[in-house]
Amino acid sequence: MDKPNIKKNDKLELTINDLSYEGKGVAKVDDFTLFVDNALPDETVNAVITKVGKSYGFARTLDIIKKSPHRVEDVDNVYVRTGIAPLSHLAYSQQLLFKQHQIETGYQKAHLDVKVNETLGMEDPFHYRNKAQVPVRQIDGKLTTGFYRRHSHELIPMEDFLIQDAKIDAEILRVRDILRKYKVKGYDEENHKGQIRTIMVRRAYYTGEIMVVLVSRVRDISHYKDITNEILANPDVKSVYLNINEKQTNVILGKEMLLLGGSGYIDDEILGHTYRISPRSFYQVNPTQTQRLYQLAIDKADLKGNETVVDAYSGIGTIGLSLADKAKKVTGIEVIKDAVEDAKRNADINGIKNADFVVGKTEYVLNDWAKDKKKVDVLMVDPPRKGLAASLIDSIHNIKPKRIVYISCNPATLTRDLKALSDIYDMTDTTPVDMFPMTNHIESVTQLNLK
Ligand SMILES: C[S@@+](CC[C@H](N)C(=O)[O-])C[C@H]1O[C@@H](n2cnc3c(N)ncnc32)[C@H](O)[C@@H]1O
Repeated sequence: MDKPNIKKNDKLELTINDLSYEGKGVAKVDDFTLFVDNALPDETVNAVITKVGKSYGFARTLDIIKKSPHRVEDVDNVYVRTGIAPLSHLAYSQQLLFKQHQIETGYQKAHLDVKVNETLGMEDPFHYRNKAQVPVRQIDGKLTTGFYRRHSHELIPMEDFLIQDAKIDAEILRVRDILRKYKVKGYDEENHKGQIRTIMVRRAYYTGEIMVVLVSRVRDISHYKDITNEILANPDVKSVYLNINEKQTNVILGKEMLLLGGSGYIDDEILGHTYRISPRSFYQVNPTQTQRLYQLAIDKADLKGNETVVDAYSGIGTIGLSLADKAKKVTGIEVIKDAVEDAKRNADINGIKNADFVVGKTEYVLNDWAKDKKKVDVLMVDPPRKGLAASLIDSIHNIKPKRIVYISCNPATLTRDLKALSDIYDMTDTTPVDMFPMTNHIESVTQLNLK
């Protein structure tokens, strides 16, 4: 493909014919692809080129000549610009179609004949997140909370985060004001100075319990006892932590987590079971959709009560414990030791006796099981974005569970893995579940049956 004669800062009229997996408009100049911020399919826009690479480039919309009927007009541009809600300018019904089509297109390209059902969306697709990690900076002499402009570390001050639980947004402002009162400084990233880098708040949807984690560059925060007491003055706040992250890094949490006050955890409920959540636990961020996701996964497991089930990538045990009453035995496999301890405690709290949890990488543990000729009837997998390791695919070929339920957060690796399993499994269908409205993230559930 020849690169057309365009360069940075050129202004062009572009016709948008698709939406990329990142939610950017796709336009062609001759055969050269441009990804255009804030542009939707069927729109014509005036845009400025922001970057030209070897095989594709980027542009930013300056004004819209022809608007899509699916454009949401009253969305505050700041959510698109900060990347908090990069699809918020697209009507929600179209977001759901976009997610379904993204998976369908991937399957078609891979010649995978699997039906993709309609995306299960939310009735109210805003203010759903039960966890916030809000960057903190010192701006005009004041500790300020907000979010980064997309692809940068420039903080845009913000009070309503659109997709976070409104009570979390309110708690962030309350904590911000307490820190201001005691003259605590926001982080200065450029000079690696200042104090608070991030405020993390988790709120349990069913119990309303709140956890606050102050991530600090330094250990010494003067008046930390008064600050803790004032944060705990909200009776919903059950735990306050200080996390120390001294490094110049984009990683949010540092190694050290000091409990400043409260119990150290919060409790929440999913499908009638109670879960104890620690500051580092992986816990699904959309509580109402999590129940739909898990219920669908359990339905797809189609358990009769006598099966041996493996819950691979089990986190704090939520999937395995949700289906334990329908199986003979459940074993969770999870690489993070603390999460496995949480999962074991969660089994105890809920009086579940037929579930155990092991620390390890799924690919290693199941490789050992394959060698030992251990039987698995149903395998639930819920891997991170990189999907299943090649060696796990080999072990699955040896163990041959009669059914697999694949929960995926990345259509690309899902497609790759289904393809690699399609020699011995039939795939009935994939159902996207919208866990992340207003964003381009795509979660789905697929059932695989041994041929
Ligand atoms: C998408 S989360 C799912 C957690 C859980 N199923 C849930 O719904 O909350 C993926 C989990 O896999 C864990 N993990 C990542 N790589 C792993 C591996 N190779 N083997 C086992 N667990 C892994 C992560 O620590 C994380 O808890």
